[in-house]
Amino acid sequence: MDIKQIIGEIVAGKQEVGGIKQVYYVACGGSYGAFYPAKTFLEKEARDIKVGLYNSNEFVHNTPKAFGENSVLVVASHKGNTPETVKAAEIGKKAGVPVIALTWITDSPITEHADYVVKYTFGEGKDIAGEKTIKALLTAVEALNQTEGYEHYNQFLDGVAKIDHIVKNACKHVAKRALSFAKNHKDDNVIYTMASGAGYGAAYMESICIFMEMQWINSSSIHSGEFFHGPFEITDAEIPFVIQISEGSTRPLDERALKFLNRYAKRVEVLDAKDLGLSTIDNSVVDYFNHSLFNNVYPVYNQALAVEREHPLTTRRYMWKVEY
Ligand SMILES: N[C@@H]1[C@@H](O)[C@H](O)[C@@H](COP(=O)(O)O)O[C@@H]1O
Repeated sequence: MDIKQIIGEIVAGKQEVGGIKQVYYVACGGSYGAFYPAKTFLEKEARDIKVGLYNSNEFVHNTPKAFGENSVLVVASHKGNTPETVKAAEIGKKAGVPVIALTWITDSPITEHADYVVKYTFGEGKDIAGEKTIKALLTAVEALNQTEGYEHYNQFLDGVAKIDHIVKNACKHVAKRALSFAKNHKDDNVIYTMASGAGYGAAYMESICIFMEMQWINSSSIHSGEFFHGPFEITDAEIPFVIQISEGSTRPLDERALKFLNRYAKRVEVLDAKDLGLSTIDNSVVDYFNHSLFNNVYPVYNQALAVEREHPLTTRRYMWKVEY
């Protein structure tokens, strides 16, 4: 069953109780970040459907009161065995809420508590349009289109058709820059990321999953709008930033932050969605594709950084090794 059909079945099943009123996205780490575009999509485009994005353990211990007969739960776990995400799915299943599980391993523990299991593309040469982020976005787009209606549905599907080509070109485009970034940052013990809008999740993932988890470099993902309300005080010629300049409605926030950095900082890596070719996607939907672009351009940098630092991206000291 594809996502359109899954949502169709859920919508039909809820007809007598008043339809879908809330969609909850629940996951951890990289899987949590991948839900960011779906969350921002429903927040902005839906009039009646409410959306929640939760870390799994927060959802388990702080389950929203509205979670019930009008809800849909979408969980994601790459390996399908993160205990708190499995628990969240179990809570959904027990409550009779339809559970959609996005996972790479389709016979993993999480699938025992899922009504629908969706596999996504992953790894070298993957189709970007089939990734977890786009699958999650499609659950949001279909939920909206099949209830309230979504006027830019066709433009959105056109964006999905274009994203793979855009991302693959962008990765080639940054290859050289990524090598010099790696050389210039190999001894840094802090690198900040900055972003806004639907693409913010990519900056969050780069900070927590790559710089902190996989490279043991201090980091924080700063929201471009929040930059001026605290974080900008740490700006100087030495502190490195990677800033995403998004395409779409929150671009002015990123440009404002970049203008400041250009004046007071010296070590700024600019990833501009316009330069990277995202503008061929229609303006009405382009916001929601920033994440797929940035999140897939970062790995070019990450591979180069790992080589230069002689710190493989697979190295961990605690994750999956000790009890936590
Ligand atoms: N960096 C990893 C992520 O890549 C992973 O997504 C997450 C949860 O794992 P899973 O998606 O398997 O539940 O753990 C860490 O944060």
